[in-house]
Amino acid sequence: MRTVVMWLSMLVMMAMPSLQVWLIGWACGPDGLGMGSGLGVGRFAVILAVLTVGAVLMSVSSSLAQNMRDLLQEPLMAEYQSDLTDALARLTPAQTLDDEVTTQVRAARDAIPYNVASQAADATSVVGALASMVMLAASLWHMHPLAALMIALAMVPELLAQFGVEKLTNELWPKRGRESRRANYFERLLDYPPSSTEIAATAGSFGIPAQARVRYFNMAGMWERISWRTVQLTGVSSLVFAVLTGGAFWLILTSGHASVSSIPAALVGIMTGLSVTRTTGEAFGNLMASTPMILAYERLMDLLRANPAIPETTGPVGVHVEHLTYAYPTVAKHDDDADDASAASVPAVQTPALDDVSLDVEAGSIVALVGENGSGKTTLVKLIAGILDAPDGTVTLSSGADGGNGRTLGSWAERLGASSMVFQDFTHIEVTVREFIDPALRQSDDELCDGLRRARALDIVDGLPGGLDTQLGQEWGGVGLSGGQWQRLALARTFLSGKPLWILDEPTAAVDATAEAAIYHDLIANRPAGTTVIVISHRPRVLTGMDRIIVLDHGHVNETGTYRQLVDSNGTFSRLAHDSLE
Ligand SMILES: Nc1ncnc2c1ncn2[C@@H]1O[C@H](COP(=O)(O)OP(=O)(O)OP(=O)(O)O)[C@@H](O)[C@H]1O
Repeated sequence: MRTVVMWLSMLVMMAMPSLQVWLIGWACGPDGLGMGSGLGVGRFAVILAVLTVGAVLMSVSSSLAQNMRDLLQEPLMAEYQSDLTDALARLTPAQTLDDEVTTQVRAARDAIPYNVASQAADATSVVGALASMVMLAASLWHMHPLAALMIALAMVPELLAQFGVEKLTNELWPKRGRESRRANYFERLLDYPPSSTEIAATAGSFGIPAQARVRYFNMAGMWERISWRTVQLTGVSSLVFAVLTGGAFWLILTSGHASVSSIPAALVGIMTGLSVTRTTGEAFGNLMASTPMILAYERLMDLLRANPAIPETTGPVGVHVEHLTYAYPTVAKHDDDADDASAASVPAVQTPALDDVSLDVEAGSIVALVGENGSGKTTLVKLIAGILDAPDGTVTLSSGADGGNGRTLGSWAERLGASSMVFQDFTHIEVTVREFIDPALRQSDDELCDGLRRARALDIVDGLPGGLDTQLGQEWGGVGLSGGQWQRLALARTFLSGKPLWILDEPTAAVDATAEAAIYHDLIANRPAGTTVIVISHRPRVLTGMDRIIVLDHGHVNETGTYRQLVDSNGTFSRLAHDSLE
């Protein structure tokens, strides 16, 4: 229905200029109005009626077309945004860390409201305006073919001008997007707790106002450039437009072929026709300049659709790491960040976070990774879990009913499918408890309670107003949790994952000592049979029951052994254990 109304409105707008030429020409008759006669007054009334009805129809159909366009565009935009969100939920970990993909994702997001969803409506406006001008030119043809041609061409400068403006707008859009995101980041820091509280409680403001000011004025500068370009181009296009239409009038007036009646007809038709086409300049510019963005959107969607499904692995898995070396990629520097001191200070070459690391973790065992800050522990477990991929060296998991000597799982997707990780700086994703601990929503309430009990989080959830269905996070009207309570929920998520390899990066850093001891006791003595656990910890006292401890130092394996062996060897671990007791 909306589409039909839009098309009908467009049709009225499209046909109106030539219709007016014809109707007024007909009403005037071949000899003009002949105002002295009764017939002349009648004709004058018809002309007035044509003009009035024409003006009303034009204004109604133009606003109807715009409204219908909006009504069609909004659901279309919602559809595109939903599709994109759905596709983004399937990003691979590597893609989330890839600067190029991130840029593509942002471009696709920006493209939706401004380009993708309005493409059909813009195309319709442009085709309608072109048809309108062709029909107008046809209706003026018998008066003066060259004049008709000039009228048809009069819209071209306006279209080119708008194309020029949109081209610049689209060039500046990604840069503006970056500035806007940076400004939004600062705004969020100041608008929402806990960052706003932390900033309010700190003596300084972290230089945020000055940084935000730079972003706001950079954005204003970009708009200034666009506005200037608009003024210049529309100035030139208006001049050419005036010359073409003025010339056309002159030709019609002086040709001697036009009858007295056809001159007002031409005048009215031309004015109406040009008011139709002038509004389509923006649509044309948008259409032309948005095409690359739409292609970029489609390319991103194709890329995401081609992502492999993550295979599920059950049964025990062992871990084999051989000669693994890993250096984080250098951060791409954007041209427009040249004034940004932080971007300029990124080193050109990164020192490897891991250097020729080899180790084995037996299926079903529990192993701890220990080492100073920056020694490479998190990098190593991310490589094992398939979150990072290593170009140098190999990381494989071996799975099989015999406890780890069957199938080899070498690809990142296979490793990801076999493991569940508690991140050191996990995100407080503000959804319901159920969604947070069971993202795939596959488990029964009893199973969820079992996982919560293991993570010493059942009491917390029992005390919440809506139990498992309580909304987390005060920003959305939910409950606020302490850091340790959040961490226990994150731990429960891994316990409920059903994966054979649990990777826990400082999983109890915020948990109180009693709950920590209970969690480690459960991990060592009561974890599901065959589950392999790799845990990172800075607290040697919780590691006494580990099957093995691996000590990393500056990206190298420094020591391995049981707690007792390492303490007795008087090496790095012995020193760490000693320092932690003091
Ligand atoms: N995202 C990153 N981009 C670039 N370099 C990184 C990144 N993450 C870590 N690094 C670098 O890699 C090295 C190892 O970091 P990693 O996080 O693996 O150490 P860690 O042993 O887990 O430290 P911590 O005990 O502080 O958690 C560090 O020197 C760090 O600077």
